[in-house]
Amino acid sequence: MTTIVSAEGLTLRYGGTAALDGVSLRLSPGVTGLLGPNGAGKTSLLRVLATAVPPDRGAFTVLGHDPATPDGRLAARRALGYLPQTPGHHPDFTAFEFVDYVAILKELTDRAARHREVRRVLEAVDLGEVRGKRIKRLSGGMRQRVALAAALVGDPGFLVLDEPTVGLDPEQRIRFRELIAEAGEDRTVLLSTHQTEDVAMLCQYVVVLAAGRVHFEGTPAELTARAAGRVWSGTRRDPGARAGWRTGDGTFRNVGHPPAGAQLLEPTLEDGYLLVLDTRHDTTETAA
Ligand SMILES: Nc1ncnc2c1ncn2[C@@H]1O[C@H](COP(=O)(O)OP(=O)(O)OP(=O)(O)O)[C@@H](O)[C@H]1O
Repeated sequence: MTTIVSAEGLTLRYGGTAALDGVSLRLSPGVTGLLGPNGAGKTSLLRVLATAVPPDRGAFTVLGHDPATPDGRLAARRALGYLPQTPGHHPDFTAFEFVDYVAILKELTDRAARHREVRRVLEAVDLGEVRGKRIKRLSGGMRQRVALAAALVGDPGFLVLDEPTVGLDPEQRIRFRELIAEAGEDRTVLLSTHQTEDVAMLCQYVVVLAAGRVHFEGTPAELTARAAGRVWSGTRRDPGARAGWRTGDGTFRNVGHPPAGAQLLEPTLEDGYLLVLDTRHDTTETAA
C-alpha cells in the first residue's frame, strides 16, 4: 500500500506535559480517523503533521517531503491542506475573500488562476451561490464548509481535518461526511473526531491516541472486533461492566467482562474504542 505520510517517534512537549510521546504511524490514501479522549494529543499530532509546529523529537515525511528542511517544509506545505479546530475566519470577509486570502498565503500568485481555483473549491463544497456573502452571515455548517474549501485550495494530496463536524446538526454532519468521503477518494485524509459513528461510517483506517501514544492502529472492523464477546445484555448494570446503561427497550447494555452464560450482543466500534482505552495503562495495542 502506498505510504503518503510516514512518522517516526514524534514527541512534542508543552512544559512538563508530553502532548505527543513517541508517535509513529503510516497513512495511506483514504480516510483515517483519529480518535482519543480530550487531551490525548490529537490536535498536537495534526498541528505537527500540518507543519504548523515542529516536533521536539522524531521525524516525518509528507508525500516524500521532509519538513525538517526549509525546502522540504515548503514542498510539504504545498502538498497538504489543513482545517484547524478554530479556522480563524475573518467574519467580515466574504466566503470568496477568505478562501482567496488563504490561496494567497499558499502562494497562488497568478490572480486569474487563483480566482478560478477559489471558485472551484467553493463549488466543490456547494458554496458557489453564497460566495459573496459575509462569513458572519453564514450558518455554522456553511462556515465549516468555507474552512474545508480553504483546505482544498491547490488540490493537496494530504488533508488534515481537526474535528470538522463539531457543533453541526445531523443533516449538516451527513453532508460534511459526504464531502470528506469524496475528498478521501483520491487523497489521504486524517480526520480527528470524537464521533465514533463518523469513523465507523467513513473511515478505512483508525488510529486511537491516548496520553500522547498510539494505542491502536487498524481498520474500523478490527477496532470493533476488540469488543467481540465483551458486550452483553442484562437486567441490570453488571459489576463486571466497564460501562453499562439502560437502553430504550428497558434492558441493560453492558461492555466489559461478561459473566458466564451472558447473552452476548453485536459490538460496535464505540465498544471497541472503549475497551482499547480501558487497557491503555498496561499495554500498547496495535492490530497486526
Ligand atoms: N499550547 C499549549 N500549551 C500548553 N499545553 C498544551 C498546549 N496545547 C496542548 N496542550 C496540552 O497537551 C495535551 C494534548 O492536547 P491536545 O490539544 O493535542 O489534545 P486533543 O486530543 O486534541 O484534545 P481535545 O480532544 O480536547 O481537543 C493536553 O494535556 C493539553 O493540555
